[in-house]
Amino acid sequence: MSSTVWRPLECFQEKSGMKTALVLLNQPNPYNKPFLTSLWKKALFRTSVDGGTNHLYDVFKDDLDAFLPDIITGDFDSIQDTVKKFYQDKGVEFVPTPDQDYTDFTKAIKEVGKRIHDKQIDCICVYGTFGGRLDHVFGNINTLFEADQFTSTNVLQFSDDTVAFLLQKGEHKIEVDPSVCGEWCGLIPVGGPCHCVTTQGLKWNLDKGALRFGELISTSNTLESKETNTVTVETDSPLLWIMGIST
Ligand SMILES: Cc1ncc(C[n+]2csc(CCOP(=O)(O)OP(=O)(O)O)c2C)c(N)n1
Ligand SMILES: O=c1ccn([C@@H]2O[C@H](COP(=O)(O)O)[C@@H](O)[C@H]2O)c(=O)[nH]1
Repeated sequence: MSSTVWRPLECFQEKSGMKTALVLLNQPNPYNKPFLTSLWKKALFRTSVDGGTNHLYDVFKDDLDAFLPDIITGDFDSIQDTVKKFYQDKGVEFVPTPDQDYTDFTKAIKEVGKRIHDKQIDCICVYGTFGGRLDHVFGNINTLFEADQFTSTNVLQFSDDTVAFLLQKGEHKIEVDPSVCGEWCGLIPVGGPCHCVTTQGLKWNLDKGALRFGELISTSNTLESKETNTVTVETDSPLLWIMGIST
């Protein structure tokens, strides 16, 4: 049985030993500068995706040269001309991903996967919204399902107040800090029913229980106590872990 340890909070903690890559998505709202700065500083490889580049340009407009991505991917229907020209003039590599059967996010993961496999990256952190257009939200979750076709590196998706990642069949240990992630969490069987789920460390645990839409999905759950620092989940099918964070 596969066993995976997740340390989501280390992705933005400067002193942790975690090695990350960063992918920046487009979103309706401006980027949160302090949150993005901590994700950026930790990352060893940085990608901005199409209109995400506009936000990158806007948020760091006072110090653009210090925040140049390694690559910019996308079908380039959202990046503004001035932004495109700025990064082209700086010599940033543009990687066109025109296929209209995959989202720009999925295609970005494919390009990142090709470029990080020799860098011993522990996880790919994605910064982008869970709000805004609902088709984008589902598309972003679908990318978490597609990602293992393109990379063996775990993918964690962050917005300013949420982290989400896909637990594949097997055992998972999720390291948490109740001062940062005590408010809420959930286990969502997005891809189909999970027939046998066992959890520890939650206020509402499951013991070989089933999760499926139309019956039970785990929302408005929370950590068992202020002392909880690990949640364990064993699942027979892919299951989306979602958790509120306050940084
Ligand atoms: C069945 C089906 N539905 C919809 C599409 C259209 N489609 C899927 S992914 C994609 C590209 C989306 O680009 P992206 O930059 O991720 O999103 P945007 O902001 O342009 O909507 C498109 C057009 C398709 N190819 N097949
Ligand atoms: O409102 C949004 C818009 C976009 N996304 C994600 O960003 C990429 C790139 O989007 P572009 O609009 O082409 O710049 C897209 O694939 C989505 O993953 C989003 O989440 N919300």
